[in-house]
Amino acid sequence: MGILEKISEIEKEIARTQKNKATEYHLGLLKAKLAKYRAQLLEPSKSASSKGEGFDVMKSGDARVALIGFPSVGKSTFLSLMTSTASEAASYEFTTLTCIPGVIEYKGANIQLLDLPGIIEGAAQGKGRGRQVIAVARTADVVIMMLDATKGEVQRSLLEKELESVGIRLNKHRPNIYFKPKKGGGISFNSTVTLTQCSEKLVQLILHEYKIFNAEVLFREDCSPDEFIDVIVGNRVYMPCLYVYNKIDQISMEEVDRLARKPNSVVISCGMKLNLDYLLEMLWEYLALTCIYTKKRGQRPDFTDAIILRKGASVEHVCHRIHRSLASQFKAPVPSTARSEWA
Ligand SMILES: Nc1nc2c(ncn2[C@@H]2O[C@H](COP(=O)(O)OP(=O)(O)OP(=O)(O)O)[C@@H](O)[C@H]2O)c(=O)[nH]1
Ligand SMILES: [K+]
Ligand SMILES: [Mg+2]
Repeated sequence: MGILEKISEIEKEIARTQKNKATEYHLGLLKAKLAKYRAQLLEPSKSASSKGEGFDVMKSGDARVALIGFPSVGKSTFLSLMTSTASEAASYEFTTLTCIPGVIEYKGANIQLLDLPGIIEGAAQGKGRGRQVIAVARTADVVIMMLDATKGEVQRSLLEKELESVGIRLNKHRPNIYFKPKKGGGISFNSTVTLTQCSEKLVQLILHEYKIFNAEVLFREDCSPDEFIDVIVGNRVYMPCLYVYNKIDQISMEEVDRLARKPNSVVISCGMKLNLDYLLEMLWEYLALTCIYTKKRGQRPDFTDAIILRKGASVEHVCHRIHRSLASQFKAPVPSTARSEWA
């Protein structure tokens, strides 16, 4: 049996297994197996065919935003509207075949916006240019999932599944679980909160599936088996995602209202230039950039020219942005780890 078949077998079994107390170990184990096969599926192709021409765009500016969506939802139209770069837009699918970068200038920051080919179901397994597109998405600070407002929900759940299957976690934080493999001593399991989804036995079963027999595990949060598996597997990316419903000129006011109220969602029309300012405001919030204004002694700060820092930046980062040798000239060492307020 190939890996794809194994994956589909397990998915089917998970789907037909009722979720209850009696099946929780069985389900936990199935999920661990599934995560393992998916990881295998992604490994070999990394070196082989994942690099398409035009996909290795240099990171530039203060942050990177990737446009992910089905074909013809309006990604290229959006890039051409928001940046000075023109990306061909047309009514036929797969107009865009490579990664096209543009720059949004907003509040003194340069935000790199990447237009990408449309992706479809099966993208993670290499359909179309799905793999390359997803590889680029992993490098972004924020993903804009662009959806056609007339067919939004189906597209949204399919794409979420694709991204989920390659370890991208949207609008979720890293599970608060301390996990450390050891050389010996068996598995030590503890939790600081009441656990309703995982137990010591289930954690052990999952760890054994990964051939881990010695480790320290501390749950600081009531996590699910899936979240625990994410921690063991380790290479997950946790990313803010804005769901952008485009083409609202095609749907009723009631429908616009319903979509606009969904969490992490913005409704727009590129065609009629509706709500684009609000989208930018939301994007800025999701990027969570910090602006620092500097001033010369005795003068007013220059509010037109900020030092833009990303989440997790330290005082050392600020010094480097002012001058490369500044940090080394301080008498006391400059903190190189982030202050908690920024992290
Ligand atoms: N009615 C309407 N049409 C739009 C809107 N935005 C884009 N379109 C149209 O949708 C079609 C597809 O737009 P593109 O920008 O090429 O879409 P894309 O997502 O880049 O498509 P691919 O590159 O093929 O994946 C074009 O005919 C656009 O004119 C909108 O807000 N309303
Ligand atoms: K198109
Ligand atoms: Mg396009």
